[in-house]
Amino acid sequence: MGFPKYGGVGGRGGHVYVVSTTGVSLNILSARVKKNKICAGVGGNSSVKGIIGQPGTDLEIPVPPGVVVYTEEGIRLGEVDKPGSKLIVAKGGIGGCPETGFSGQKGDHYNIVLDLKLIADVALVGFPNAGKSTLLSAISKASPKVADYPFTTVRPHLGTVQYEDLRHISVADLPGLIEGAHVNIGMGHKFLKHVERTKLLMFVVDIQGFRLSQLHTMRNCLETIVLLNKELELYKPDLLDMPAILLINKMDTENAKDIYRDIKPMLENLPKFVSQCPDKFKPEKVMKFNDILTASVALKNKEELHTIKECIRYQIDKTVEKQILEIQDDFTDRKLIEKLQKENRRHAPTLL
Ligand SMILES: Nc1nc2c(ncn2[C@@H]2O[C@H](COP(=O)(O)OP(=O)(O)OP(=O)(O)O)[C@@H](O)[C@H]2O)c(=O)[nH]1
Repeated sequence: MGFPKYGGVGGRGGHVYVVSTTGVSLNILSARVKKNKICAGVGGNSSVKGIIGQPGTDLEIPVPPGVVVYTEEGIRLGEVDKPGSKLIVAKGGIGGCPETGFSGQKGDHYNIVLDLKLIADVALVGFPNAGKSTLLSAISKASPKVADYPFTTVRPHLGTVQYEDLRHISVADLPGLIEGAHVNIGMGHKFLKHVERTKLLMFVVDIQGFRLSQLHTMRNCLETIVLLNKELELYKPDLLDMPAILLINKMDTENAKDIYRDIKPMLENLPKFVSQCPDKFKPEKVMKFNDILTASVALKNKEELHTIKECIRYQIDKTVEKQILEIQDDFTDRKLIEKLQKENRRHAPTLL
């Protein structure tokens, strides 16, 4: 409340922030935030002793890095990525003042939805049972569940690959995608949001192909690659421009080497293979793989795992370097354009 006699102004209500905090998970948060309603502090009244009232205490909600905040109506309020970054989600009301008849105003109040997108360098994408979890546990200390049935992985798992020079690269094992994921078959597309923030996609496919059940059509290895391509495209066509590598797994299984020999020419010219596929399979755009590897990740062969790790590192380093160069280029371009404009040079391009 303001103090009318002296034209005093009450303190504003506290703001509510969402703060990206390492070591916090959404589970920890929901255990901590027992109440459905959380409020920042109330602003202090204006009084003879203090004409300007004290502002209410701000409230910070610690959330894991990578959270996107929406209102219940789906309006995006923003996101917090880097640890320590803060987003104001509800502003405290202004304190009582002459304009409000000296009564304090209510602050923002609404329900918020916290949507966590994992931030990993690499995302393992594949059909169920291809060996994604086995690969993650072989190259990192993560221990995702591995079993001989589809959809063992029901939520994403994160692991960190450590290199001898102490470089760390994070890898996310995502639940298996299947044909028709875009119409919510299987786990649907809901985990693909995690792919959006990664730097590298690693397709993991079984050399023997995949069949969900006796009721489903058997898809061979090449078909699974094309179908994965299609599912990504149906989710978000931009994903197909991401750097990607392909790992053909289970090379220890029967006839694997013969199958690989037969499909190799088509793997090296995927657009041609895609052009011969039935229309319902055909993606508009064919994924380009920067590298194609073969392995039997379950055998944990040191050399094979070393090659996989090195390939991941090379691709990530290349992507990071490219991003740095793009930022530098953009910076130099802007500096140059600004300089030319300052000098009133003719034909100086305009900044967008
Ligand atoms: N023979 C052979 N089997 C493998 C290999 N890699 C994985 N497997 C087996 O394949 C099965 C599925 O492996 P997972 O790692 O759980 O497969 P996933 O892709 O994570 O499966 P989802 O969790 O359903 O998405 C398990 O029984 C593994 O032991 C391999 O290189 N060779």
